[in-house]
Amino acid sequence: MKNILITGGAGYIGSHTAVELVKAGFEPIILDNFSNSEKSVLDGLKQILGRELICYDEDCNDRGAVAKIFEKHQLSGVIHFAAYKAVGESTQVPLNYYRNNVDSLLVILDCMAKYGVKDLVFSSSCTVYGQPDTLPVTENTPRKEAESPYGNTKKICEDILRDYVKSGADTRIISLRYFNPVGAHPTSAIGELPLGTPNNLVPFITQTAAGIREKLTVFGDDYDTADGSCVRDYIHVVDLADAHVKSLAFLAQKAGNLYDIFNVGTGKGNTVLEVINTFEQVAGKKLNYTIGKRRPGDVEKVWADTGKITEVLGWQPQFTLEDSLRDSWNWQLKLVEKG
Ligand SMILES: O=c1ccn([C@@H]2O[C@H](COP(=O)(O)OP(=O)(O)O[C@H]3O[C@H](CO)[C@H](O)[C@H](O)[C@H]3O)[C@@H](O)[C@H]2O)c(=O)[nH]1
Repeated sequence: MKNILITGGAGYIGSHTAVELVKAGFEPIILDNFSNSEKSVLDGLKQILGRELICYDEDCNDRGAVAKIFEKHQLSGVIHFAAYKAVGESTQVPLNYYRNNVDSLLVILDCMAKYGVKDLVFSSSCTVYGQPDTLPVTENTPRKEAESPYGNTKKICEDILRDYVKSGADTRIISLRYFNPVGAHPTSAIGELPLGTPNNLVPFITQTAAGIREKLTVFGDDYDTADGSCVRDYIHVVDLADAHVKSLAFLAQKAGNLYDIFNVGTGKGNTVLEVINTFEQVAGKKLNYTIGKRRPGDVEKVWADTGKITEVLGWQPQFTLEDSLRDSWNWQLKLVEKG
């Protein structure tokens, strides 16, 4: 059994990836400090998998604790999700973001070198593209100056990985640039658990439809897009999880040293109003929303060119926007039911 350490494995994308890893014959070992995730996620995983996974309640910045896990388990790879991710908060407490997101990567790289673990998949983001000059964005589209400290940590971590591999380090690394992750596990046993008021569109939509929020504000309808609202590429979290499994499988067949980058999106852009309309159809109810002002820092439109990941990793999305919104809605209903 190939043991894979998943830092942030109790989080939204991490927990879905744990499931897909087991399905593909890997053994995930979760490391999470539960600063932005809940222990109940482990029950959801048990419900889907029919057994418990090994989980360490530790901080990824705690070198000693991380080293002990590497010492105890023979790992064949690492997926490093653990990071702070709130764009707005990162502008208030930038040092927390730099310390947490950058230091934890260095801890992981040092432990990998010390214990001879060679394969790493790193969570990057389409935020590194900012507002691209041409669409769709390929992996060669130039990165822009980061709009936030959060975005800058992703750029810096990508640079660290590139420079480390360039130095000749005996490691193989893939950065996955996620577009907008949405949806939940089709069983509704795991899904997104936003802390407080959600910043992201889909949890805000489902909480509004469930009566937890009074109404959704669409941030701007005067952009240069089909209906004036912003365009994003919304990718189902299970498809995104599968991209990590395919990345690890790819790295496992390679020898020597390697660094590569892949976009993970559907290749299709949808406006905010299209997402709302699709949600209304799948949920069979009207959503209370108004049009408001633009949100500072928002890019107008971005979607992925997915040619490279399809060609090299053989990955393709299996879920539609309807599937994503249906799964997000079912998950929200389950949360309401549980209270
Ligand atoms: O209440 C809301 C929330 C969002 N939106 C709109 O919905 C779209 C998607 O917004 P999200 O906040 O869900 O996602 P973003 O594309 O802004 O954020 C993504 O990109 C960010 C960087 O720009 C970070 O990487 C972040 O983690 C990632 O989810 C945007 O056009 C936004 O303006 C609304 O209209 N109303």
